[in-house]
Amino acid sequence: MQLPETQVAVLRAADAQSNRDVTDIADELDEQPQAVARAGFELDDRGLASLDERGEETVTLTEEGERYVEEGLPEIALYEAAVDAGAAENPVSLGQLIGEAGLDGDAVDIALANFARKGYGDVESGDVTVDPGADPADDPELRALEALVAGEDVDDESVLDQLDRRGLVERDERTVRSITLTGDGVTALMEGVEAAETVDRLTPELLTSGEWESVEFTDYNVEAAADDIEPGRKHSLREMADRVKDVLVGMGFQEMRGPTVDADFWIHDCLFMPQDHPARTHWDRFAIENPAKIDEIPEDLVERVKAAHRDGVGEDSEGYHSPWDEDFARQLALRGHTTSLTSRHLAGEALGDLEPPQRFFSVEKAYRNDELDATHLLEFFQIEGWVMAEELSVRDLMGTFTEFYEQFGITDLEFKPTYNPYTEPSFELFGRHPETDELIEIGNSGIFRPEMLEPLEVDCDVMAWGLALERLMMLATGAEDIRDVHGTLVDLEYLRTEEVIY
Ligand SMILES: N[C@@H](Cc1ccccc1)C(=O)O
Repeated sequence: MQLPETQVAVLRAADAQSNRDVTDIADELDEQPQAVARAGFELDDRGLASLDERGEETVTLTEEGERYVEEGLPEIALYEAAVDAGAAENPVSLGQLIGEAGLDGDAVDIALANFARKGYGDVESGDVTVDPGADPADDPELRALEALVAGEDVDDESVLDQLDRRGLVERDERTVRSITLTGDGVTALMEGVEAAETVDRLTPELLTSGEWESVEFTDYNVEAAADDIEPGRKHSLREMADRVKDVLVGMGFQEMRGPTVDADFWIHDCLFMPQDHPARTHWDRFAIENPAKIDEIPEDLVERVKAAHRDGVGEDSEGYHSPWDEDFARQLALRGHTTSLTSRHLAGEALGDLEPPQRFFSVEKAYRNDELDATHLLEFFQIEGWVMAEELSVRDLMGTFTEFYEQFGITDLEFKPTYNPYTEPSFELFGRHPETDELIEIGNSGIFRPEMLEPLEVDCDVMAWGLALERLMMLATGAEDIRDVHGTLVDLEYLRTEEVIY
């Protein structure tokens, strides 16, 4: 009889008298367990072997479980401290025992809950009495933990359940497959089996040579168990960024590029942000030490920006009337917003002078020394954008946002007037979170002031915005904590399975 090579090897390795685990056979043959299992299924189909599957439970200790094996269970520490303090005769104050038992933080609650559950004694209005008949030395939970560490089995289901509930063990089901030779298999081996040349995949070579017509293909078993494969994929946030770019390109925008580390001049001064603005202190920005300063900034632009900061522009405008320091403007930092790209483009520094109409965007990272919470990280993706035209109004701004957010199914935007040194009027943008129903801030926007545009020599209207990609993602997907999506606490399962919905 001719069989594919792996099946022959598995048939020879299998035994008629006893079940052999697939993993043992795989070790012996130096094969992948999946390949042996597949051969086993095929031999089973041919009636030459039988493949059996059984569920097997594995129990492993969690970190907390391991710690208790070393340090003892908190409730036993409490019991022992109580016995030492004479709580078998008279109640002893809980406060005193907690110190003596060396318990703190969560361990106190854990000790109390389990002390009471196990009947080690009573806790009433802050006083502890112990049951002298209790026997913590023989605690079944501790003994089970110790047995597991020693690699022994624990059969007591109720103890395992309890340990599981306490989060001290983790229980996993896995499928164990084993193979036994059948009578037909033994006969086949006695009559002789040899390896047939079979082909398990169609290759370009087989096709071009025409050999595919004569070779024998292995059967493909779609039911055979195989390992889960988790191929690399784009981060969900990156996918969202791509989607935003597509939408903006569809709306007629071009993409801006520019430096992540930039001079304060481009990040702040060109935006008519006073040099003593809070965002410019070391509390808020990530300064660069080496190099600490930018070399090149256009001197004539510096002069115009400086004049605007000091005295304003035109008749109705006031400057800050405070000193303006070029050295301060030259300092480098991680950009706190991507509006630095906008100022570089409007100034003609990026692409030369631009004539209206123009539409530009970027979806790039910005960095702020914020406090970390559900909606803030130290870095985030900003969806920067601006439109240059002869005449623009707030309606144009609102209409653009309505059109943009509609593409993500977000239709209930709210606008709130706000203040930016570089825009007037200015609006914060809010959207409603689909899960929590809370209004969350999703962006900031406005129409650039003459104090910003004149020094950059732009003499038409420009409306602009900075929107947070992460917030858009939260609204579009219902994610409630940005840290589940991005950063060191990220939920890998979410990233592996999250679908980006177009
Ligand atoms: N730079 C602003 C966003 C913005 C850009 C352009 C105009 C108005 C606002 C921010 O980071 O919040």
